[in-house]
Formats: sequence, structure tokens, C-alpha cells
Amino acid sequence: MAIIYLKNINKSYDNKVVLKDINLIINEGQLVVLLGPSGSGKTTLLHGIAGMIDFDQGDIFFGDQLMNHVSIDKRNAVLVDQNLLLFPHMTVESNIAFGLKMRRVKKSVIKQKVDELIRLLELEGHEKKYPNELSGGQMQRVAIARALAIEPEVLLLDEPFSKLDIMLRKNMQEFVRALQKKLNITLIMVTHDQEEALSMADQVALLLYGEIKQYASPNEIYEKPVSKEVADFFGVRNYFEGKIIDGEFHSPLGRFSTHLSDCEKITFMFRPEQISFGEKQKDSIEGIVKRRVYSGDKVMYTIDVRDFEIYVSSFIHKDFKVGEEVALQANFDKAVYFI
Ligand SMILES: Nc1ncnc2c1ncn2[C@@H]1O[C@H](COP(=O)(O)OP(=O)(O)OP(=O)(O)O)[C@@H](O)[C@H]1O
Repeated sequence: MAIIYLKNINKSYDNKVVLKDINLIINEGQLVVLLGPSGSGKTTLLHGIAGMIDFDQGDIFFGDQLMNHVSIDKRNAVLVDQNLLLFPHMTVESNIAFGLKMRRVKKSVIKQKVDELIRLLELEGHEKKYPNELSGGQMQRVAIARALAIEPEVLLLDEPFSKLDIMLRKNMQEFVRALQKKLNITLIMVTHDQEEALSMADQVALLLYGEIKQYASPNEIYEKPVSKEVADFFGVRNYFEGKIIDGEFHSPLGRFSTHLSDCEKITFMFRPEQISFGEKQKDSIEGIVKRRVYSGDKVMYTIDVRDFEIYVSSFIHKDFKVGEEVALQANFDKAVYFI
């Protein structure tokens, strides 16, 4: 069931379009990531869902209820952002209980709920501590516990892990993902980190310049980008242009067999890991290693092929030196293409 439905949303600031014709359906119990570079409108969209700002045009529904003019406290969507804003003079317990106290919930019920959240967010032993006595990851979990205490329909997270170091970040990503599935809560998260988005989301909405360019599962958005600009965002660096005549792709790099029908203009797309080193043969592309960048688990090579540069990433057991002649293999029948 759709829990949030955004219909033709538009928003400008000072005559600058920040969100353009946004249409998005978020189903109950899903983890949806709004992904995009800095300034693409992610936070503006999230703030609009939370009720912190009004959109200029369009409708926002929670279920079948129109929320356009429903105030922030009546939306049942809670936002946790990177600033956390825990109350410094309150203990962990009191921070988590805050929203329930404000709603005048009975003391015994508050205690039960807080105990449950302490267990769930693995904060046992920290109940009486103040925020300045906690680590970044613990603070993060207290902020999420506080948000969950009022049992929101939707949890909104804005770059929640951006201030954490890499190891803690990975732990929190896994933790939040598992928690979301356990509680079956609808979660919308903003990030600019593609790895974070792909590893956590059920659905990814890629925002570029205020527009949703693709809304799909992590697998689909990575494997089957609908356009070059989506592919570019996920790091595609090899595009081969040409035409197809009688089952052969003709390009400046040579001719390659393909199952596709004749066409005047086609662009094949290859990620660096989709091209491999091999022996010289009929369909191979021959070139010379121009650059070699080592990054721990793999090496990124730039190969000079006539006037082109081809990027190939390879595990380190295949080690080539700058200046060495190499032969590359690319499977055009498995590649994504744009016509
Ligand atoms: N209150 C505001 N007044 C004027 N311009 C704003 C306001 N809020 C956001 N903007 C502009 O809207 C655009 C989108 O901002 P937004 O914060 O939504 O992007 P973002 O994708 O979340 O970026 P980041 O990842 O850097 O936070 C930016 O150009 C920003 O300068």
C-alpha cells in the first residue's frame, strides 16, 4: 500500500527551481533512499514530506489523506538529521522519553516504552548518561530511539551517518536497515553516498538538478540506468558510440558482433569492471597501459586505444605496467545500450 504519494511537486527559492515535477510513490514498510549530489534538492524534498516547508505546487498524500496544509506535529513523520539535537542536559532515558512526556502519556507506559527502545537500540548501560558521555554511534541510536518513541508512521533520516567514521558508518547502516525491517516501518533517507544508498535501500530515487531521473531498486538502477546521466552518477566511464550493420557493431574502436538489429546510432555502456584483460583474438581491443592507480583491493587502469581512453578495473593478481601492450575483452551482448 502506498503510504506516501507525491504528485507533481514543484519548489523554487528566489526564482531558482529546486524541485521540478516530482512524482513518487513510497510503499508501506519500504526503505526509500533519496540519492543525489549536493544541491540536488534532497533535503528540500524531505523537509516538505516532514511538513517543515510548503511546496509551491503539487500534492502530498499520506495514505489517502491530503497533507498539503497539515502542520508538522500532526503529520506523524519524524525527522532525524545529522545535527541530532539531543537535549544536552537530559540523560539518554529522558531524551528518549521526551516526546511521550510532551504528549502526556502515563508514566508507567513511558517507562515500558523507553525500556523497550533501550533494548532495541542496544543502549543498555547508557540509560543514565548525558549526550556528551556518548560516542557518535550511540548518540545516533539515541536520536533514532527518541524519534521512534512516538511511533511515527514514517521515519525520515537526513544524512544520518555523515559524521561517523567509516567503520561505525557501516555498522550503523546495517543496524538501521535491520531495525527498519524488524519494525516494518516506512523509512525515507537522504544521502549523497551511492554505496550507502545501494546497500540499504529497497528503492532508490536518484535526484539530479531537482528532478527524479530514475526510481528503481538498487540492482536495477545500477545495472540498468535509463540514461547516460544516471549511469554517469554511478561511475560509468566507458561509452562506445557507433552503428549496427548486419549483426556487427561498427565503431572507431573496431567491429564487434552483437545480437542487436541494425541501427544508425547506438551507444554501449561499460563500467570499468565489465571490461577484462585477455588474449589477443578476433573481438579484442588492443591498447597500451597509460595510467595505473592502485586502491587496495583493485587497480584502475587507463588504456590508450587509438584516440580513446578506456577505463578497466581489475583485481591486483593481474598486474600490468605503464607502457605495456594489452588486449581487452568487452561483451557487447551483455552491455547496456542507449539508442
Ligand atoms: N531556505 C532556502 N532558501 C534559499 N535557497 C535554498 C533554501 N533551502 C535550500 N535552498 C537551495 O535549494 C537547493 C537544494 O538544496 P537542498 O538542501 O535541498 O539540496 P541537497 O540535495 O539536500 O544538498 P546537500 O546534500 O548539500 O544537503 C540548493 O541550491 C540550495 O541552495
